[in-house]
Amino acid sequence: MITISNVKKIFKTKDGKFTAVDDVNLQITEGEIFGVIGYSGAGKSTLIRMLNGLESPTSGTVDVNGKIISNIRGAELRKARQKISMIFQHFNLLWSRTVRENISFPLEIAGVDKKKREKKVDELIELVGLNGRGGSYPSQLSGGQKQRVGIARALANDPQVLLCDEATSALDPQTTDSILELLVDINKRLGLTIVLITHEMHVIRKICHRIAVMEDGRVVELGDVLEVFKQPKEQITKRFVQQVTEPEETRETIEHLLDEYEDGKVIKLTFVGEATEQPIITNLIRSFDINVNILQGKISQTQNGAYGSLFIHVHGVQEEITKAVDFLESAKVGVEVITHD
Ligand SMILES: Nc1ncnc2c1ncn2[C@@H]1O[C@H](COP(=O)(O)OP(=O)(O)OP(=O)(O)O)[C@@H](O)[C@H]1O
Repeated sequence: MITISNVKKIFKTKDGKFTAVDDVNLQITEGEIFGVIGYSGAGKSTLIRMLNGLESPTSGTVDVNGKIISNIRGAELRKARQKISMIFQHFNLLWSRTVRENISFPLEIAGVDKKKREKKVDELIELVGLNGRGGSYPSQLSGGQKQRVGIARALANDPQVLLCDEATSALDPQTTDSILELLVDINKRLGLTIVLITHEMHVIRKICHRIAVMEDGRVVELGDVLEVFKQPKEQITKRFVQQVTEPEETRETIEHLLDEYEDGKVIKLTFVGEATEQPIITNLIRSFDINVNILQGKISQTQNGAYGSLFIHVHGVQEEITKAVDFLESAKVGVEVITHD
């Protein structure tokens, strides 16, 4: 569906040349929700803008559905863009137009006649859950509703690809979740391929099937979301995964416990798929002469299945603790003995 091959983007600045995207290769499959995560300046926006020709690569090619976007210009590019639409962090709505008129705008540009436009706008308003708000102006809507208008407008010309540029970053957590659920719904109902960029792992966990991690213009890690949660390889990926699995207060609790109990061990267990349903802690307590304190536990759902993490503190005689750790390692769970940072 989308093939990015050896893509580089070098900007000329006053201080010389700056490589924003550095030799990126990616393949995104039809119907997939693909997330690109990275900190500010990693090159995410530049990369996603090359997918619809808002930027062109300095070298390499971007192929979307058989069209080399990086080679086409003018009317041909405008036509291709109708099938590769985009939503934005700050919505980019037309403030002097109503909801209906905003959604209708791309249809007017595409030369669709009035009757068909009206019908399509009705369908889109229904699809994004804005019934009764068609006559409102953007200034009369909440952030979540504005993004729903952005999504409806982006879907007007029946695109094959939807690009999301930090589409939920300006929204509160609850509204973020409702917009993410809408994107999953659209992906399933319309079979739309979605490429999103974000700096929040929560967004990736909630809706993406696969993820690429970007750092300094390069893709440093790539994989299925669940696999990346289970076994992040790069340091930067581990930090992103911790955003979801180890909130700040957990770290503080653990540091406190490491100080408090010099004997025993603090262990982080990670569970994926069927392991989330096993009574591992019961078996652990029954099989070994140890005490177990549960510090924090969480199960998170991803699009590919469940992922759980559990922090425990075990204490008892050293020999029993060693046997207990061996037992955990032989079960289908990830085991990490935590030490001071
Ligand atoms: N037109 C431009 N001219 C010069 N440098 C640019 C230009 N556009 C982007 N850059 C630089 O390229 C780097 C990558 O920018 P980009 O916006 O792609 O990163 P990002 O990961 O999307 O970060 P953010 O979330 O902050 O936008 C940054 O250092 C930025 O300053």
